[in-house]
Amino acid sequence: MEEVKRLDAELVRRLREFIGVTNGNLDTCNMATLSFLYIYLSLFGSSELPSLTVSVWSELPTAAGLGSSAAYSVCLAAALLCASGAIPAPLKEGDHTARWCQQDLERINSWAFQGEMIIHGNPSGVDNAVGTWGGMLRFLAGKIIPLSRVPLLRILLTNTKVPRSTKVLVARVKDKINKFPTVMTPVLDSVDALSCTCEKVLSEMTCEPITGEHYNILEELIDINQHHLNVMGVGHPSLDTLCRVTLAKGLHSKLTGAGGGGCGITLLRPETDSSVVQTTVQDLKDCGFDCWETSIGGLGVQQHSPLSVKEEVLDILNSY
Ligand SMILES: Nc1ncnc2c1ncn2[C@@H]1O[C@H](COP(=O)(O)OP(=O)(O)O)[C@@H](O)[C@H]1O
Ligand SMILES: C[C@@](O)(CCOP(=O)(O)O)CC(=O)O
Repeated sequence: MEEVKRLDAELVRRLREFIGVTNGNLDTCNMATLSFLYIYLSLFGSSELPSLTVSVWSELPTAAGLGSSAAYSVCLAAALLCASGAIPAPLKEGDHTARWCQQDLERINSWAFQGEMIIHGNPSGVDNAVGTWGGMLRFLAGKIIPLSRVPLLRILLTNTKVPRSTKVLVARVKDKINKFPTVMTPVLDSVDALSCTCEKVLSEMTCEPITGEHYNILEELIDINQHHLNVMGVGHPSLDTLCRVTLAKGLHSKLTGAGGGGCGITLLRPETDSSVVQTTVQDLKDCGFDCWETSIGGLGVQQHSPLSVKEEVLDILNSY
């Protein structure tokens, strides 16, 4: 099957008409339906269309910078590619979970990118790549290289609950680059240099004993990057509050996703005492934010047997 990079504009136009999208591209709920129909018709359209029940349920808050649209698109692409027979179902009898081979993951990623294009407008493809492969990735101009070994990084994940639109924020950054190319290009170059430095530190942390200095560097890079993002116009007072409240406890934070509100992450050091974590979480909750302790670098898309899915989730999925 040909790997697709562009949307079929005519199919999108006809599907928009079919589901009655009237308010442009910003109706992201309808965009999820549109992206389902687009992938379904593209994969099954050449033969008789099968009747399918697709139930979607997610723990991720939507439109908060956690890539919920990519998670949705990746799962949709994997499920529909499997149902169409384009890729095999990897789960063997007795397995609880199973992953696809590299070639199948590339196909899943490519179709998920189509879904992302419908929901986001002009995505880079980084979110769907992370959703497909998991872990940590080097992503440069669409070229994806998963990092082979990565340290476990504990973080606080904070949702400021300030709503924002990825599509609008990405367009705003593009406008700024077009308006001030000589001002913004060095900022983007600096972000690139920062990413390379970060990758080097992460790799050192896997092949030599982790020291406080590794964490000091990561914290400095987090602060620099948060300033870059403010310069690009995707900051928000709620994110400034997050940075200030955590810095008062000696912890460093930056926004995640498209910014403009939504979520931010705070790096926890191995020696960060649990009492400090608890009081920081409480301070952030007192600001009206949601806050969880988690780690970076989960697995990518998997096929699950019903036995590996929590009962309450199965009940929800079976209730549709
Ligand atoms: N569980 C889900 N079911 C249906 N659509 C979803 C689901 N999760 C995400 N989406 C789609 O993704 C959109 C949110 O994407 P976006 O605004 O880019 O935010 P983010 O990707 O940062 O969470 C939703 O409006 C919807 O179109
Ligand atoms: C900001 C960006 O990197 C990801 C957006 O992620 P989210 O939808 O805010 O989770 C945009 C992109 O890569 O296309």
